[in-house]
Amino acid sequence: MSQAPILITGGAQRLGRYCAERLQDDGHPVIITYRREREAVAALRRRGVTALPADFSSEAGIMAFIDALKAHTPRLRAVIHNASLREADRFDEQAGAAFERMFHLHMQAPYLINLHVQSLLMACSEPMRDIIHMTDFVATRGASRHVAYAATKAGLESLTRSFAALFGADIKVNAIAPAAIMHDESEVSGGSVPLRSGSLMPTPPGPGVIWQSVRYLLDNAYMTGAVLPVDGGRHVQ
Ligand SMILES: NC(=O)C1=CN([C@@H]2O[C@H](COP(=O)(O)OP(=O)(O)OC[C@H]3O[C@@H](n4cnc5c(N)ncnc54)[C@H](OP(=O)(O)O)[C@@H]3O)[C@@H](O)[C@H]2O)C=CC1
Ligand SMILES: Nc1nc2c(c(=O)[nH]1)N=C([C@H](O)[C@@H](O)CO)CN2
Repeated sequence: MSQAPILITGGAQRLGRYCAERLQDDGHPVIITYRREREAVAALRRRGVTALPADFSSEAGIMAFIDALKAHTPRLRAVIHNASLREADRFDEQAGAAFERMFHLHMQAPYLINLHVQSLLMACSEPMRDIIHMTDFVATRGASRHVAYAATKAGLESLTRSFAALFGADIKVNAIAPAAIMHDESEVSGGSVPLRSGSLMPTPPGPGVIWQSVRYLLDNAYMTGAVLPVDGGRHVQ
C-alpha cells in the first residue's frame, strides 16, 4: 500500500512550503492548505503536492476544510498545524475581531481538525502517526506587542499536552516553538539585514532548522507531549 499523506496547513510559503518540499523529497505524499491561488501553489502542484483551499478564520471554514479533507483521503500519516497569522495588537474597535481570528486559526482549527482526523490517522498502517503543532517561543514568555498572538499560541501549546494524553501511544502529539527563524517581510524595511532576535545564536537561521525538527519528531517513536524550543537559546535568557 502507498504511503499515507502528510497534511501541512498553510504550506504555500516560507516554513510550511520548505517542509512540504522536503517531506516530498523524502517520499511522503503531501497535502497543503492555502487561501489564495498563486504561483507558489501552482509550483507545488507541479511537484505533485495536493493543494486544498482552506480558510480557518471561522468555525464554518474549519469544518468545510475537514469535510474536503475526508473526501480527499481515507488516511493520514501526520498533520502539521503550521497555518498562522501574527497580528500586532490593536487598541480600537477591531481588537476583538483580531483576537478572534487568531483564536480560530491557532486554537479552534487545530482542536477541531485533531478531533476529526483521529480516524484518518488511525487508518494509517505505518508504524507511527503524528500531530505537530507550530507554536512560538512567546507562548511561554509572552509578547508585549503581540498579546493576542502569544496567548493563542500558548493555547496551542496546551492543546499539545492535552491531545498527547488523549491519544496516548496511538498518535504522537508534539510542538515546535521557534523564534526568529525567517525574515518577516513586514519587519525588515528596505535592506536585507538579518533580524536580531536577541538569541544567543546568529539569526535568522532559515527554515532548515524547522525541517530538522519536523523530521526528528516524525522519526522518534518515544516522544509525545513535548515542545521543542528551536529558538537559538532565547528560552534561557
Ligand atoms: N517565521 C518565523 O520566524 C517564526 C514562525 N513561527 C511559526 O511557524 C509557523 C510558520 O511560520 P511562517 O512560515 O513565518 O508563517 P506565515 O506567516 O508565512 O503563515 C503561514 C501560512 O498561514 C496561512 N494562513 C494565515 N491565515 C490563515 C487562515 N485564516 N486560514 C488558513 N491559513 C491561513 C497562510 O496561508 P496563505 O498565505 O496561503 O493563505 C500562510 O501561508 C507559524 O505557525 C508561525 O507562527 C514561530 C516563530 C518564528
Ligand atoms: N505566522 C507567523 N508567525 C510568526 C512569524 C511570521 O512571520 N509568521 N515570525 C515570527 C518571528 O519571530 C519574527 O517576527 C521575528 O521577530 C514569529 N511568529
